[in-house]
Amino acid sequence: MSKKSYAVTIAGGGSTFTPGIALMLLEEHDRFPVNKITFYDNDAERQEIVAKACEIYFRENAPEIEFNYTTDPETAFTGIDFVLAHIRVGKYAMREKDEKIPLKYGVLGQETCGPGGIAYGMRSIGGVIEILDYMEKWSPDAWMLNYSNPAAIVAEACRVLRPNSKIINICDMPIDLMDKMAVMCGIKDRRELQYSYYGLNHYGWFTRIYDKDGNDLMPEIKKHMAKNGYLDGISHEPGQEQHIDESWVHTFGKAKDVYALDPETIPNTYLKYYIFPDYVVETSDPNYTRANEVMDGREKRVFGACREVIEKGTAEGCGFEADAHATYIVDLACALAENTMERFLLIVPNDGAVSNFDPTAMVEVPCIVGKNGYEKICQGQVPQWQKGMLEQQVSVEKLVVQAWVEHSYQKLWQALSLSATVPSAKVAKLILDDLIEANKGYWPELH
Ligand SMILES: NC(=O)c1ccc[n+]([C@@H]2O[C@H](COP(=O)([O-])OP(=O)(O)OC[C@H]3O[C@@H](n4cnc5c(N)ncnc54)[C@H](O)[C@@H]3O)[C@@H](O)[C@H]2O)c1
Ligand SMILES: O=P(O)(O)OC[C@H]1O[C@H](O[C@H]2[C@H](O)[C@@H](O)[C@@H](O)O[C@@H]2CO)[C@H](O)[C@@H](O)[C@@H]1O
Ligand SMILES: [Mn+2]
Repeated sequence: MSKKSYAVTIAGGGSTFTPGIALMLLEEHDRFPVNKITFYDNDAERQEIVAKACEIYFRENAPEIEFNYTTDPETAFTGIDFVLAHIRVGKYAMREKDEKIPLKYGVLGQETCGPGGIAYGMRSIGGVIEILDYMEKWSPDAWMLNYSNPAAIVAEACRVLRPNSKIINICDMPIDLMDKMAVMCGIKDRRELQYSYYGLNHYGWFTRIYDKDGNDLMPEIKKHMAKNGYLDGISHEPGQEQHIDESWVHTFGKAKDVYALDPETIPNTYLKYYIFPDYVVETSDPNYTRANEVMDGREKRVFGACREVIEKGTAEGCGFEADAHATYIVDLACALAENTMERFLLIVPNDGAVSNFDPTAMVEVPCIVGKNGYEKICQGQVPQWQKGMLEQQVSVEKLVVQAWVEHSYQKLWQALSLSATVPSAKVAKLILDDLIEANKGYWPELH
């Protein structure tokens, strides 16, 4: 790295992920020097709890970094190099509704998949575009690294509405899965894996995995997947434990059944929602969904720790930890800033990267990233089964964006009826009418 240092704004300053990412930025300081960190959120009260605690932590551990937090866009987005965006429009209260409304009609309730993901998409598009516009107005040379969800719909909205903007949409699910595949193969650092992958966000398949010397790791990974899904990849090393919540453990185990449908590829965990929707509904509690688990778990933990730091006036012994797993964000920022030409799995316009698939689809494929942005690595043709699934799901995502742009009830109904998670247009309409009611003030008014 050169001696240059960077000003970073974290959009969604009140997120449960903010302390982990802020501490990760400090830990990675040698690689990615930061001179200024600003938190931005549109909920002053929520952000203040996280920000005041981080302010104390920074004062004690990195006084050389200028730290601010604000709800004023001009202050947040002036003179910066990077925006790291993880907003949740509607927060957990709306996530809970996204998950519970479909379940009333026997349809799965999930943050980013099916009707819940569609509802969340209709809320997120405006929020993410607003932040992108702020960044372009006050820091036109900056890059926005977006991992706000639902990333598939947000990315399609950016392609349609802001095709020339400096935004990169990225997801950490494949990163976590590569961590797990590295554990299965006894490899310490996931970054040594060379991978091929195609799909949409939360909807894709690994096709090749090699180690750094080019040895094929697929036979070893396939053995584990066939027996236990991703469970064999869960690290038991202290500090490396991910997703100890039961629901995630089930998801990692269920990947065994998803894998069985195509033993030539290694699936993304999220495919279970489209391939086994009946199983997901049967194993869901309509009165206590993942949103409740997160509010009772991660949110209480993070906000409890922040309140304790504020009360004590010190962050010593507070248990704040850098999100080691989020280092991929620094890897990506370094690639853009320092032209490292590293490989990342990004959500980008297809344009032939998957040759027998819609060129206008936003696909998740490996890319080489440097100072001038990304260059896609072609993945060739996909088999018939995946092609059929991709065509159905990409149409859902495109229809949601069209519905948002045109304020179209018809298109949103079509989107819901086309989702593999929804059994009929009748059920789609019942869910849609409930979602419209629940999302008043968040969605454009549909007609
Ligand atoms: N893509 C990935 O790999 C990945 C991984 C983890 C989380 N996420 C996403 O990160 C986001 C945050 O997750 P969380 O569980 O910490 O949520 P959270 O509710 O704790 O935090 C989200 C914050 O965003 C703020 N916000 C909402 N709308 C805003 C707007 N228009 N402008 C500015 N701030 C706004 C909220 O006030 C809240 O403080 C979600 O979108 C989640 O899906 C993505
Ligand atoms: O149900 P949640 O809020 O716990 O998680 C939903 C998110 O799940 C994925 O991100 C995981 C990531 O894969 C894991 O390794 C670790 O960092 O936690 C993240 C959050 O739990 C997914 O990629 C996100 O898009 C989801 O929002
Ligand atoms: Mn994701």
